[in-house]
Amino acid sequence: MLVVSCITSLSAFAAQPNVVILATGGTIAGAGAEATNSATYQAAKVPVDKLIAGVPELAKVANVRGEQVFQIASESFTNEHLLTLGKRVSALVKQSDVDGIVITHGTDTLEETAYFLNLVIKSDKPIVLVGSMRPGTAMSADGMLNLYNAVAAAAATDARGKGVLVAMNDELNSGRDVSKMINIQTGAFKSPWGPLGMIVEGKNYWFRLPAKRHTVNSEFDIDKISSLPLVGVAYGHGNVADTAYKALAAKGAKAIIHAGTGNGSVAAPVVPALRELRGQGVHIIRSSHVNAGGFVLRNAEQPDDKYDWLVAHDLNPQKARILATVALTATNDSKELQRIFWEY
Ligand SMILES: NC(=O)CC[C@H](N)C(=O)O
Repeated sequence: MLVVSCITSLSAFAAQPNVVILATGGTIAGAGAEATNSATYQAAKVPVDKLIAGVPELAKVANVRGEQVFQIASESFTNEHLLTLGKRVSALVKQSDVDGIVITHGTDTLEETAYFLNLVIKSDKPIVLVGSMRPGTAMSADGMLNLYNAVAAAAATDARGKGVLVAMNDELNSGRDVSKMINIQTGAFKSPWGPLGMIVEGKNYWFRLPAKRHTVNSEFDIDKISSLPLVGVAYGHGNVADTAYKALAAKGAKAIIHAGTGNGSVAAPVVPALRELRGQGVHIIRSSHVNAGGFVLRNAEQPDDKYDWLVAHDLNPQKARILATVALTATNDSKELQRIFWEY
């Protein structure tokens, strides 16, 4: 009887999908002093094996193993971190014994990493990013369920081919669209165009598909990228000066994302400096920092054709930085760059 049940559970183990959890830090690996510390705690403390051991239910949806890629707060992610993580994901998705990838990540720049991977990983296997808004030591910690949902989503064949996903607060959002909208509350991640689906009790429910190019249909490939250029972001506001734009260019920025007011509008005193920088070869990319998601069109507010500037369309400034960084590895031509901003 014992032998039979062992064989049954072994074959059940073998039949399950294989999911690798790449841990990078963040609040999902955070720890605070008291259960009441939902906002005051240290991120990036708990190692991946302990995270996995904390959710025994993961074993019911997948054969899970973990790798500690970094142990950092995500605001400290650099282009080098993106390259290292991207290359590891790319190597893993090529393995026949890997069915899906989960990446645990701090929430501050999770949307940037998700979009980066969405652009450069050539695979239709599910890649799901997950974080939490409260550390595991807090009351009503959200990390356990988020991690369970992320693993279940990554284990499911129906999650294939939908681009890189973000599993937070029972929603499955596109890594392209999703953004952290508030720095407390568990429902912090929203897409301006809505989630792709929901995950409830370990099952995915899909409602829509991404229209923009991603992963297998992307022209970018992490395996062919060895370094990423510097792209900076400068913030538009009342009483603004051109100081930040000039400083970024002086540091060697190949493009500057204008995190503009409204429709990516540019204050009159800043326009001459941006025209001058474009003359020196720096790309000027107008985006919007409006809260619910911008929508910047060419030649609205500013004559982009005349100045040879670009628009980021609906990408927020931090996502525009990611796309510009990746696109500049392939071209420096402004028409090509604008095409890329429409297509991705
Ligand atoms: N909720 C979080 O994950 C934020 C913690 C930290 N600032 C980070 O992004 O890693």
